[in-house]
Amino acid sequence: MELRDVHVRLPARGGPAFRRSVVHALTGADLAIAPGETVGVVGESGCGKSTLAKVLIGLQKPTSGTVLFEGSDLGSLPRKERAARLGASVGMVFQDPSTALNRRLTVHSVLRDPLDVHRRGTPAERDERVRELMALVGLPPSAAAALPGQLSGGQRQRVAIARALMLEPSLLVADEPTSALDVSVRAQILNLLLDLKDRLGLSMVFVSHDIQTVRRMSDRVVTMYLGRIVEDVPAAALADTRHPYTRALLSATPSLLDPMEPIRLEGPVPSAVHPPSGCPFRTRCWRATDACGEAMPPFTPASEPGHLFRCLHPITDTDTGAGSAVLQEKTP
Ligand SMILES: Nc1ncnc2c1ncn2[C@@H]1O[C@H](COP(=O)(O)OP(=O)(O)OP(=O)(O)O)[C@@H](O)[C@H]1O
Repeated sequence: MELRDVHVRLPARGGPAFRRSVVHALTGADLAIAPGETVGVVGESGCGKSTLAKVLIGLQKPTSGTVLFEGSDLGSLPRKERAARLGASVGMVFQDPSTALNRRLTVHSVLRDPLDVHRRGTPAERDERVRELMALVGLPPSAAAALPGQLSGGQRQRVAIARALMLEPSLLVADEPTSALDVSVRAQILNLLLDLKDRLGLSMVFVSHDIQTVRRMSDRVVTMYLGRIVEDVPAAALADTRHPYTRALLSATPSLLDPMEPIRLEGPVPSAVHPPSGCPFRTRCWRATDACGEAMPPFTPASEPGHLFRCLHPITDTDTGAGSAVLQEKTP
């Protein structure tokens, strides 16, 4: 899957003051997901993570830009064909399994539904596939007759994952798949996703606001800020982030891998209706200069292969060990 310069602009929600205003939900997104790769997407609430996920599964049509999937330009396909193509090849796991699953259908019916809709196999083969997928995600056969409301949150998310895999997709998009779950079952669901990805050779896009979870789950981490991708870094090189925003996110959830002083970002996230000129992060960035307001910097390669960032004043090697050095540079 590849996005090239994808923009999504939506009519703003809100009172009369927002009439005819436009939200810049996604601005110039460039992203390629290779077969078998997991790309993690991280950023604060409202930065466009879900919009990006919806573009990937075809739920959100880009305002402009190109979406390529397995070599074809999806924009050039008629709507029905596009939906059929993505519906079978891209699976989606949503944040809250309680609302994502039809409460009136048994687990067996929920799981068989995609096979019925896409007319896959004979009725007996469909039932067999349901049993197979339930076993794969660790659900007991007895759960087949249950309604989603009779299951625990973790079991419901297992059902949602099984449903997303029913049509053997090559790409799984998981949007905050554990944030509605109890802390005790989060690790089980994350481990299940990692296991399934390996066993089935899936590509995965894993969306979360928690950078440490994203780091654990992903081969690459993409940081978003106010509708823009600002950094794309191999997970193993995350400690060497060059973008101040990724650095601030990392410092907010310290880990033993890279202990650092917390960086407190000042001021609110600007409105996506009126994003700042140039780099959108400049209004909260302690390294920003007037030049940052002129234009969004292009992607710049860092020393690690595959590491790209968009910043005029990137974190340098001498900054990376100590967050306090970064803080001391803060200017009003
Ligand atoms: N249907 C919509 N109509 C208008 N604006 C929208 C709509 N959906 C999202 N937005 C706006 O688009 C921007 C990006 O939203 P999006 O949901 O993609 O962000 P997010 O990073 O996934 O946030 P969260 O983590 O809170 O879900 C936000 O400013 C949001 O308010």
